[in-house]
Amino acid sequence: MQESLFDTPHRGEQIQLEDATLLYYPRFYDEAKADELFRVLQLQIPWRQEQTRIAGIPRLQPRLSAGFGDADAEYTYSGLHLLPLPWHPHLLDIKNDIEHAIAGEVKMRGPQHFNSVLLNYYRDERDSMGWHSDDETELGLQPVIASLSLGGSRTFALKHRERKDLRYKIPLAHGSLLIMSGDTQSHWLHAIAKETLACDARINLTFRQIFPSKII
Ligand SMILES: O=C(O)CCC(=O)C(=O)O
Ligand SMILES: [Fe+2]
Repeated sequence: MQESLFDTPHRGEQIQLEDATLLYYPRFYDEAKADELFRVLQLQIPWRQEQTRIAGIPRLQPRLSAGFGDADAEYTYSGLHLLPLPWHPHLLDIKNDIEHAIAGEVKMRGPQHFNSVLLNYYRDERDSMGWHSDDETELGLQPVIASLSLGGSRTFALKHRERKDLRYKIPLAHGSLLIMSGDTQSHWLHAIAKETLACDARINLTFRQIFPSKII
């Protein structure tokens, strides 16, 4: 019998949370593959520390980042307008692996693929990402966001927008994949908090599908 071409260990488990649809693959990539991807991305991505404004005051983001994607997949977040860099071959490989794994498991609107990826590099425990949801209009309603984690484990915190008693934490492991879909973004915020204990560097990739806004 012919073996599947796609034989990496891809099994997702549902995380049961009210008003959210979360699928977690603890070992989307095995350790050797995840190590290799971490090394390549750490060296080859043109990491930048972007500046944003918080209450009008310019501030450097507490992490490094980079955005890649199809030429028309422009993205605005935290007041930054990001022009995507053309796809890096490793990023295309990861994107294909994820699309293949989630086909049939997660319903995407329109074409069943991602056209953009945002990379974040958390250098150590002092780097972080504040509370937000990925609900920009160009992501459409009920966006599917695929988040791959490489390197040191960090805690992904979730809190419900209205129900203050609902909070959840997921330690995102090296090589893991978290898929957020359905109403997750409209009902929940998420964050990566600073840690007090030392943390190894971590790279996170969030694949998204952007619907370019029409220019009139
Ligand atoms: O680093 C993470 O796990 C979260 C990244 C994230 O929330 C984002 O890029 O929007
Ligand atoms: Fe996010």
